[in-house]
This record gives sequence, structure tokens and C-alpha cells, in this order.
Amino acid sequence: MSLPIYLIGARGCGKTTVGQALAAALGYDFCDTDYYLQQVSGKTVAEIVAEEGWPGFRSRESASLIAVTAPGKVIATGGGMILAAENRQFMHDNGHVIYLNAPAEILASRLEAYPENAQRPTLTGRPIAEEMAEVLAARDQLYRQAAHHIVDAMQSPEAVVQQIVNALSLARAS
Ligand SMILES: Nc1ncnc2c1ncn2[C@@H]1O[C@H](COP(=O)(O)OP(=O)(O)OP(=O)(O)O)[C@@H](O)[C@H]1O
Ligand SMILES: O=C(O)C1=C[C@@H](O)[C@@H](O)[C@H](O)C1
Ligand SMILES: [Mg+2]
Repeated sequence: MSLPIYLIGARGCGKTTVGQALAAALGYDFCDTDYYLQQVSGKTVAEIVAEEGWPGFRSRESASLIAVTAPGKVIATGGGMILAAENRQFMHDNGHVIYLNAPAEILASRLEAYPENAQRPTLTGRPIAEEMAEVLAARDQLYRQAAHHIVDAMQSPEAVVQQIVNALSLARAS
């Protein structure tokens, strides 16, 4: 059975971009928890947060994780999926968890180029560079705790895919 592969990491680390390329390379299905929950609710992340607050969004996000989990899938998660201990445990127990790691400055520069505000409403109310530094400082340990493998997300998407394939082959061989 091909366990699902969960991609975790902060906004802008490339979970969606790399996830699509990884799924194509492995012949897996691809899904994205942000996309899934927006399809199911008929609302953007910004609309859900405006109506229900972040707790409402987080609860929908946890339900989405369980709903999309299946063998043979690459699952790009939302940047805050690791905030709930139950989500970290669920991913760790049910699949291969890959942390796409990049420094806050790189993440901020990607997000400044493509803000996608409907999917990424502000988390702190601060400018993007400050927000990413603060968010990453608070979450890095949680990403590391949840992950089976950590990859360098500053490389090209193709190189990140290759790192993941290598990490999973090594894991299978050991
Ligand atoms: N390895 C990479 N090198 C250069 N640019 C990248 C890389 N990965 C992603 N990007 C760019 O960064 C932006 C954010 O990427 P993406 O949407 O895949 O991030 P994400 O981790 O899914 O973010 P979110 O948590 O908000 O869903 C996009 O414009 C994408 O093209
Ligand atoms: O880092 C976060 O907390 C988030 C990241 C996005 O993927 C979305 O899940 C949402 O905007 C929250
Ligand atoms: Mg994404």
C-alpha cells in the first residue's frame, strides 16, 4: 500500500507547487486541504475567517485532513495544519510527513510577489516580512516534530521533488 505523503510547512514554502509536481512524478493523486475545504464550504479562507474566526477555520481544516487522507495521494496541507496536536499525530501515524523548510525572508518574498489574499488573510495584522518571521519562529518546532523528513525548500520545485523521492527511497531501504 502506498501511504499518503503529507507536505507541511509555512505559507509560501511550496506545498501546493511541489505537491502537484511530486504527484505527477510518482503517479499519485494530488489534493490540497486549503482547496478542498474551500470547495466543500463554497467560501474562501478569508470569508471563513471573517465569519467564523480562525477557530472555525482550524476546525474545518482538521476535518479536511481526515476527509482527504487515502493511499496513493500527495496531500498539500495548509500552513497551520500542524498547530493542532491531533493533526500532527494523525499525519505522523498515517503517512509520510515532509517538512518543506525555508527561511522567513524567502517565504515573505514569494508571498509579496503572489499574495493571494483570499487564501492567505493576515495571521497577525503585521507586514508580511514581520509576520513570516514571527509565525516561523512559533511553528518551526511543530513542523519538525510532525515531520519524518525535512527538505530544503529554497531549491527549484523539481529539485525539491527529487529530495523527497530520495528521502522516501532511503526510508524504504532502511
Ligand atoms: N521551490 C520554489 N522556488 C521558487 N518559487 C516557489 C517554489 N515553491 C513555490 N514557489 C512560489 O511561491 C509561491 C507560493 O507557493 P505555494 O502556493 O506552492 O506555497 P504553499 O506552501 O502551498 O502556501 P500556502 O500555505 O499558503 O498554501 C507561488 O507563487 C509559487 O510559484
Ligand atoms: O499558515 C497558515 O496559518 C495558513 C496557511 C494557508 O495555507 C491557509 O491554510 C490559511 O491561510 C492559514
Ligand atoms: Mg498551498
